[in-house]
Amino acid sequence: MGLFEPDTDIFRNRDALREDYQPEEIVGRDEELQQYIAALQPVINGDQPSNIFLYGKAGVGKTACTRYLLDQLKSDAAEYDIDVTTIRTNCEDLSTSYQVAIQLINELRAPTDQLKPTGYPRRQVNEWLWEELDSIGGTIVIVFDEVDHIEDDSILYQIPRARANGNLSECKVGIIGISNDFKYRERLSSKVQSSLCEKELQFPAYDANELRDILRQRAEIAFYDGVVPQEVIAKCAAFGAKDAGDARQSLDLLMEAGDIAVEENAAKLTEAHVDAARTALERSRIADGVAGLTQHGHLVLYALVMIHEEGDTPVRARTIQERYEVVCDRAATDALVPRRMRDHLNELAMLGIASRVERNKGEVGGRYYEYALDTNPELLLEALDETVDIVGVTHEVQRRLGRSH
Ligand SMILES: Nc1ncnc2c1ncn2[C@@H]1O[C@H](COP(=O)(O)OP(=O)(O)OP(=O)(O)O)[C@@H](O)[C@H]1O
Repeated sequence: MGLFEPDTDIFRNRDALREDYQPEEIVGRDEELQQYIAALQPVINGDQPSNIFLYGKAGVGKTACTRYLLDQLKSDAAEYDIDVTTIRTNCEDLSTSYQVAIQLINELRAPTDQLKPTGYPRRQVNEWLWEELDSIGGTIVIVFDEVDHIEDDSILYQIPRARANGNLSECKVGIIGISNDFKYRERLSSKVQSSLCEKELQFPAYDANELRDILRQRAEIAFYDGVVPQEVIAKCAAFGAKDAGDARQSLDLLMEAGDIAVEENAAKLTEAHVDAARTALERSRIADGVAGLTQHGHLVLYALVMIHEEGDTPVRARTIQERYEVVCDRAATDALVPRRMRDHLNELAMLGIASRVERNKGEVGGRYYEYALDTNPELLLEALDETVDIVGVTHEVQRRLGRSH
């Protein structure tokens, strides 16, 4: 027997749980899909597409619904002899309109005719973009995923207005901007706001029922019949709804639970597998988060963990600063000034390791923030083990470490 052999009693098609899998049917988004279809309606009427701004938190189906609807739109349009082309661009690595234009041109051009990332006059790049779009003709829908990464956003009004300005004659272009940054809309210049946000769609977080439908649908493809009991689906959905209403997280949890069942040679998934999967995913999320912090990030976090173990959170930044200075002393390093220390606290809050709550000190007292841990302290101490070794432990931390061994 070889070293590797298939062990497929659990998974029929594990890839169906992966991020890049496009479901054939979208479940639990009926209302949002109706609004989206209405916003795309001009295309099928042969008119200039509306520009659409779609926002919602991570994993709420923005990309999946967009791909699904644009595929449907293309096949339905073909029946009415309407020529629709869709272009999808992820703006994660693009911060200027210039870079966006170059990327679009390169997506439309042959591999042998690509532009370099820099070195052309801006006007020329725009000219080339109009030429490429006109040479496609018909109706073109351009999707800008993670559109909030574009800082100089002039392209977001130049494209929608290109036809009116006489730059395009052979095609009608509409854009769809997708973002999970709720504040992005407010940052847009009024020019961009009025063109990009012609139609606005908001996707809310999924509740447990919707996640259950999504997971059930995907489990039928990913697992063999009878391998995933209802209570396992319900548990993954309940965790997902409690965390962030993020379908991706729930699908990851189900996949990890399946992997654990495979490792254990189990005949089917159990709720215990889901619990173990949750801990494993949280452990790796925390390890990744902590590994990405600087030394001072570790020291600030350790100070907060200590205060948490003493039962004194939520806590103000100035109290954390005092503890952090002690911790720095033990680590033989100079403490940062309070303002810099607070940057680290805010980073922890952004990563979801800590939470930050705004408080009001009466009518005249002004506002301040309180911080608390938002993550399993045992897993944090595990990820911080080097810092713990250098700084040493308090009674309370010792008690926690004793309990986890
Ligand atoms: N309503 C749904 N029906 C079926 N699968 C879904 C649905 N919503 C999300 N999914 C699945 O969940 C995962 C995450 O969804 P998607 O990538 O669309 O989220 P998103 O809102 O675009 O997130 P991000 O902002 O992080 O890109 C994908 O695997 C997707 O197929």
